[in-house]
Amino acid sequence: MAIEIRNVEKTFGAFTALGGVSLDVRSGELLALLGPSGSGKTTLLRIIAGLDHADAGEVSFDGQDTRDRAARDRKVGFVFQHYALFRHMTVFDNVAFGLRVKKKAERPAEMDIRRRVDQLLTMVQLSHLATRYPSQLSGGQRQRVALARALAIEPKVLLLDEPFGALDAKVRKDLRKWLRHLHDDMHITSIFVTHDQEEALELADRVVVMNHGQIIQVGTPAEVYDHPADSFVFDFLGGVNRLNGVIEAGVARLDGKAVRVDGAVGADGPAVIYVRPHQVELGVAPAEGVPEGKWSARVSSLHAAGPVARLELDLAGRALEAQLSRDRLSDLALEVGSWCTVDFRHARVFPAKS
Ligand SMILES: Nc1ncnc2c1ncn2[C@@H]1O[C@H](COP(=O)(O)OP(=O)(O)OP(=O)(O)O)[C@@H](O)[C@H]1O
Repeated sequence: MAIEIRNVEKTFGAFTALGGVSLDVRSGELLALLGPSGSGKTTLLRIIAGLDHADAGEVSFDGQDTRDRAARDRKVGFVFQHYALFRHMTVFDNVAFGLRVKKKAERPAEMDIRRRVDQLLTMVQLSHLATRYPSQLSGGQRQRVALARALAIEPKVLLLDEPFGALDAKVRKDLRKWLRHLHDDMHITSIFVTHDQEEALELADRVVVMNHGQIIQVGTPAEVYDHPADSFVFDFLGGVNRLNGVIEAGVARLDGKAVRVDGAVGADGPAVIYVRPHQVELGVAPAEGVPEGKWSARVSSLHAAGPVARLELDLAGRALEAQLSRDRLSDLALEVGSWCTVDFRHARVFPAKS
């Protein structure tokens, strides 16, 4: 099921929660709505679900306007962070619920319901817990039950609002991988809301970055990470150094030296140079001076657990984070207090905010 969202607006009193949002969700894709708290992600999801109405604009499913279709007729499955399971029902009965409450004409026979629930519980790897109650499950298991329950009605669209928000980091990571596999098997058009950039980048086919009720950028994880549309997206996707520099005669400069930047440089004046830590290139400091076109920095801290080493450097009084492989670190023989040269493989520049 493809979803077309056209100029959707929503206000709450004087507050604009969505200011004219348009988006095409492709059939079978796993899409992340990513943005800070209050950016309008949940509001958009609720409008797609039919739980809320837009003040203006349209949402169509496969070209058909949904305005007159109630939530229950949209073939949408939901999983919400706080969408509690029915406490008095077993895991099995929770999953069966959506099928048992169907209108009589559409309701499958009890035997078919049982078969379907068994299949779903196998899929979410919870068959052995079918007779337990929600209070006897871990948080991760509960979310898997919630997902099985959402899938029971064979939705055409699956909507997930911070589905793993309340879980600890390890369980979150496991469930993420698991959801990705599940989606690859089932190919249900799925939209999930998150404010966790790592979750969006790792899990989604495409990421929609939102801020202040607007869509700022839509792209694959690599596109939004490597080519952020603006400084907000660059910042929000995390792991960025912001270095105060200047643009002079169309050239970005840091401490007087020219910085090669991707994309437009912009007008002359104060500017912020954005560099991801893995785009910082370190070199061995020469015995004297600093090589042409490079900067000099001193290692202030070093974390080298795992395959990647993270360094914090002091670049003329500014903190600069760098990331490099452990192998490269040992080639450079850097330690806390060492001097090194610094260059930037990729940098972007945006005007300094006044
Ligand atoms: N029913 C409502 N009445 C008034 N204001 C609302 C209502 N629902 C949402 N808002 C406001 O609209 C804005 C967008 O809310 P929304 O829940 O869509 O944000 P979000 O991006 O999902 O944030 P979060 O990550 O915190 O859930 C917020 O400022 C919120 O306070």
